[in-house]
Amino acid sequence: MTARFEAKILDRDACVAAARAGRLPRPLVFTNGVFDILHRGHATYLDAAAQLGASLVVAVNTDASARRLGKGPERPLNGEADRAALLAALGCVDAVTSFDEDTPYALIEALRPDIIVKGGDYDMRSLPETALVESWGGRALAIDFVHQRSTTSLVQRIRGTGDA
Ligand SMILES: Nc1ncnc2c1ncn2[C@@H]1O[C@H](COP(=O)(O)OP(=O)(O)OP(=O)(O)O)[C@@H](O)[C@H]1O
Ligand SMILES: O=P(O)(O)O[C@@H]1O[C@H]([C@H](O)CO)[C@@H](O)[C@H](O)[C@@H]1O
Repeated sequence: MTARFEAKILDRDACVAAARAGRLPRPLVFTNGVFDILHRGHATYLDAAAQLGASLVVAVNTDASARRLGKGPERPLNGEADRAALLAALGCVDAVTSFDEDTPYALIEALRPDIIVKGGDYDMRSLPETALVESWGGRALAIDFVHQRSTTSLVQRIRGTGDA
C-alpha cells in the first residue's frame, strides 16, 4: 500500500505544472532546505509558512546538492527520498519537490511563488532569491525561531560531542 502523502511528492516539471494550472492555490508560499533530521523547529516554521498563503511548496536539496553545502562528511544522514516523504507527511505541506543546484534560484524562477520564506537564521536581504521574487511583486520573509533546535545539534548530542 502506498502512503497517501506520497502523492504530494512531485518532480520539478510536475510541480511547476501544478502551480501553473492552479492546483497549488495562490498565494503560493515556497521554502527550501535540507531538512535532514526533521524536528519541532522545522514543523513549527513550516506551519507558520503555510499560514502566509493558500498553499505551501517545500523543495529539498538532492543528496548531491546537500553534500556540497559542507554540513559534514556524513551529511545528509537521511536520503532525499526519505527527507521528502517526512515533509510530505506534514499536514501543512501541500507539495514537496527537489533541486539539484546549489541554490533554489532556478526553481523559484520557474515556479514564481508569491512568497518565499526561510527560518530566522537567514538574512533575506542577502539572498539573490529575494530580488528574484520581488521582481514579479512577491515577498521574501524570514520566520523567527520559536524552538531552538537543529539537525547539527541533534547529531552532536547523539555523538556525545555537544551540549545542545
Ligand atoms: N529551530 C528552527 N526554527 C525555525 N526554523 C528553522 C529551525 N531550524 C531550521 N529552520 C529552518 O528550516 C529550514 C531548513 O533548515 P535546515 O535543514 O538547515 O535545518 P537545521 O536543523 O538548522 O539543519 P542543520 O543543523 O543541518 O543546518 C531553513 O529555512 C531554516 O531556516
Ligand atoms: O537547510 P538549509 O541549509 O537552510 O538550506 C539551504 O538554504 C539555502 C538558502 O535558500 C539560501 O539560498 C540554499 O541555497 C541551499 O541550497 C539550501 O537549501
